[in-house]
Amino acid sequence: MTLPRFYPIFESADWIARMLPLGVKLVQLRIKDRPETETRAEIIRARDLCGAAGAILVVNDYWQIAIEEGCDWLHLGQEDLDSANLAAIRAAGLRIGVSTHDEAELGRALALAPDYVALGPVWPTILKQMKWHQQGTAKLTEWKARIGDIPLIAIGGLTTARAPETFAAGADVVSAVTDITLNADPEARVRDWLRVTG
Ligand SMILES: Cc1ncc(COP(=O)(O)OP(=O)(O)O)c(N)n1
Ligand SMILES: Cc1nc(C(=O)O)sc1CCOP(=O)(O)O
Ligand SMILES: [Mg+2]
Repeated sequence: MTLPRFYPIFESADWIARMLPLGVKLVQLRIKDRPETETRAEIIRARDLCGAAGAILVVNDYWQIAIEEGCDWLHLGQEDLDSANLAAIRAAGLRIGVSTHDEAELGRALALAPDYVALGPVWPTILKQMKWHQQGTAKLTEWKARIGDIPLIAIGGLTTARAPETFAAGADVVSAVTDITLNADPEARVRDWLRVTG
């Protein structure tokens, strides 16, 4: 499967509504620490916005809501996998992307036949505390050799300037959060991303 090469991540449907008109075709809704009713409403709105724009919406974490609301894609981290019902997710026809950070996690992910594999943090990230500081681009090359045709997502500390070397190392898709959301002009930054990944 070929995925769009640019994969921004946002915390609300409002952000997604702002960015879809610019041409974003693959986007993750990553909601943390909000009540379930609000989270569900955000997922429904993001699903409908992406459907109308012909974009892929990836729902982070909330696999039950994603099933119930007829979403198409999920992103699950290793801790999410501990509690997710993979059989129910697959029976609902959802595609899954899985986070990986080391060999053991990659092995666990591959056993699930994921629709993409994410490796991070390629560079240091300020979004969240992680036990991995910086994986480096050589690990992307190693991961790509291991996963073959499965799309490889690079995440963590990505900037537009780092995109070319990230692709050169083997990533199929580049994902970014704060490079966009903390930018003084997020729309201009997304246009830059679409240019460097187009
Ligand atoms: C594309 C992508 N890669 C990695 C993650 C991280 O997932 P996870 O480890 O479950 O952490 P949270 O994002 O849930 O805090 C991701 N969301 N997307
Ligand atoms: C959500 C997330 N997951 C990561 C992983 O390595 O699994 S790194 C990360 C944060 C990415 O944000 P930014 O682009 O601002 O660095
Ligand atoms: Mg998660």
